[in-house]
Amino acid sequence: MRITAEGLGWSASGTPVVRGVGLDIAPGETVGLLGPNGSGKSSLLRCLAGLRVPDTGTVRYDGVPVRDLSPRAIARRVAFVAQDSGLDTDLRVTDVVGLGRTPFRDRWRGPDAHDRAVVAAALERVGLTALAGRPWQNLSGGERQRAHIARAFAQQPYGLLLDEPTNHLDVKHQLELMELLADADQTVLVALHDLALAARHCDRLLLMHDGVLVADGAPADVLTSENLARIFEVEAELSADALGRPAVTYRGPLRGTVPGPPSRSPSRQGTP
Ligand SMILES: Nc1ncnc2c1ncn2[C@@H]1O[C@H](COP(=O)(O)OP(=O)(O)OP(=O)(O)O)[C@@H](O)[C@H]1O
Repeated sequence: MRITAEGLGWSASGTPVVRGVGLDIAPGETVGLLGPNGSGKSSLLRCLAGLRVPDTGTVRYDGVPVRDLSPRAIARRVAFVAQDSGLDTDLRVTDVVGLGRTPFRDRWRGPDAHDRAVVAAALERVGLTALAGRPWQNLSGGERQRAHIARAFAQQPYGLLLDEPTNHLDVKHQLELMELLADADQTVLVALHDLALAARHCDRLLLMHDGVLVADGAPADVLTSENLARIFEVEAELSADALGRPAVTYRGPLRGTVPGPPSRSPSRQGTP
């Protein structure tokens, strides 16, 4: 499924958070969404997932404006994995993952054999089969994160939008998840703070700063020492790993004034 946006803008309490964003993610592409804290990644993802109504612009799934789709129709196309869902429930893990089947069920019908098979396959994909019967409250942070990802897979979406899904995961599970996303048939947009993971597993990277998309391209074109200085305010050296992907070596935070970002639209007053 192709996910596109043009002229996307969203404000919170009168302050622009997402500003004039245009993007085009091709079917099956795995795209990383990068940017410093507060740059607007989560807000953009929520606009793309139909969870926020943009003030300006249009999001389309395969050319269909999302504003013309019902929540159920959206959920049949796209799954969203939040940064921290804060879910607190008495349900078992398998039931939480089963929530991903909601868009496909009649309100009063319980899960059928097909739903159960889809949920079992989703748990298997994230390596949580052994914990299927455990109470949700007993899970560790990383196990919950993987269960949320299984819930998204159980939704059998055409597009996956994920907000820092590697946050609570140990290194092995970070690598496994990124491999899963890169190999998935779905169109994937994933917000990440780990630039090494992004460089290693994403086909393309989008870089946000102050609500604006300031770079969009191959990892080696987006992860430059200039962008790391201007946008992330760190001193870093870029080299190529054995497979030619960019590898980042941090020297430390930049102190003092750094040049402003290579904005595609006018910067907000007071930005670097
Ligand atoms: N509902 C809201 N009301 C007020 N301000 C908001 C709201 N949602 C987001 N913001 C503000 O918008 C800015 C962007 O937030 P957002 O969560 O989109 O950034 P982010 O890039 O995902 O950040 P992080 O990397 O820290 O998760 C922040 O300054 C945030 O405080």
